[in-house]
Amino acid sequence: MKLYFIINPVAGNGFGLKIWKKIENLLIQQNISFSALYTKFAGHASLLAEEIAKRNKQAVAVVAVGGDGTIHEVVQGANRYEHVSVGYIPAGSGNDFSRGFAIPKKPLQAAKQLIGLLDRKHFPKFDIGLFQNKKFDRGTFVNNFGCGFDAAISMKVNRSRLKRILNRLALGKFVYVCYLLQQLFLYKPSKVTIQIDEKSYEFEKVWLVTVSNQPYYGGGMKIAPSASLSDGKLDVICVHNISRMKILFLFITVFWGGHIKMKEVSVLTGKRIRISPARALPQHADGEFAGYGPVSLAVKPRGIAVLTEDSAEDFGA
Ligand SMILES: Nc1ncnc2c1ncn2[C@@H]1O[C@H](COP(=O)(O)OP(=O)(O)OP(=O)(O)O)[C@@H](O)[C@H]1O
Repeated sequence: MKLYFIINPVAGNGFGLKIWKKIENLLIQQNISFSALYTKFAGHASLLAEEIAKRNKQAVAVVAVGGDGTIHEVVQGANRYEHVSVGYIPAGSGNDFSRGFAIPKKPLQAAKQLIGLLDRKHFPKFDIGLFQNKKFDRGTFVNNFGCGFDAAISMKVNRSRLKRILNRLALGKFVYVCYLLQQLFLYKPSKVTIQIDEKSYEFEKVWLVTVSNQPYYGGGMKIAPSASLSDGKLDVICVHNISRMKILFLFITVFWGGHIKMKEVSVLTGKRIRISPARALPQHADGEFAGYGPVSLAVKPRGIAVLTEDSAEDFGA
C-alpha cells in the first residue's frame, strides 16, 4: 500500500511543521517509503487527497498531519474513492478527530500506531456526514456540523488577528473564550425548523443546532455523548429558549456531557436531516466555515476507512 502524508504546516500555529520533521525522521529510520506533500492554502488538502486518489488505482493511505480542518479536507477529497484509507497525526489546536477515532493525542504515539497498522489489508470503516447547501453541493464532515452561535464564534476566531497573536503566546484557547463572551451579548437567537427523517420539529429562540457523527467537538467538548461512528445515524443537539447566563453554564457542563439533561437542550437522532432557520445562520463543518441558510444533511454509513484500531468502532457509543 502506498503511503502519502499531507502536511498542514500552519496547523497548531506552526506545530504541524515541527511535528512532521520528527515523524519524517521516524519513518526514514524505519525504512518506510512514503511521499510528503505540504498544503499551500486553505482547501488545498482536499485537492491533494483527490489527486492522490485519482493517480493511484491500488490501495493507498492518505494521512493528514494537522488539526481537524486538515483531516476534514482530506476526507472531503478522498471519501468517494473506495481504494483510499485515511490516517491522522494530530498537530492542530483542537484534534477532536483523534478523540473520536481512538487515535493517540500525542503525535509521535499516533505515528507509531499508524506504522504498526501499515501491513494490514483492511481498515475499519466509519460513518461520515454529508451536507448540501448553497455553497456546497456535496460537503462532508467527520466530527460535526453546526449552525448558529458556535459557527458565528468559529467564523470570528478563524478571521481574527487576535488568534495569531495569542497562539504565539500559547494562549490560543483564550481567543475562543473572548469571542464566546462577545457573541453571548451580540448573538440573536432565531426560530428553526428541523426535519429528521419523517418528523418535523419547530424550535423558538434557537442558539445553535449541531449535527454530530462522533461525541467530541470544539477541542474536547462532549456535545453529543451518545453519537456513534458506526450506528448509521447522526445525533442532533438543539439549544433553544435559554438565557444568556445559562449558556455560560452550558459551556461548562458540555465538557462531561452534562448539558443534555438541561430542559433547553433537545437531543434527536436520524439519518436524513433538514435544518431551515428563519434567518440565514452561519454554518461550519468540522470547524471550517461552510455557508449560510437552509441545509440538508445525511449520514453515509461506513463511508470512510480509517487507519486506526478495530476497537475504535465501538468508541463513543
Ligand atoms: N498553507 C496554508 N496556509 C494557510 N492556511 C492553510 C494552509 N494549509 C491549510 N490551511 C488551513 O488552515 C486551517 C487550520 O487547519 P487545522 O484545522 O488543521 O488546524 P488548527 O486550526 O490548528 O486545528 P484544529 O482545527 O484541530 O483546532 C484550515 O482552515 C486549513 O484549510
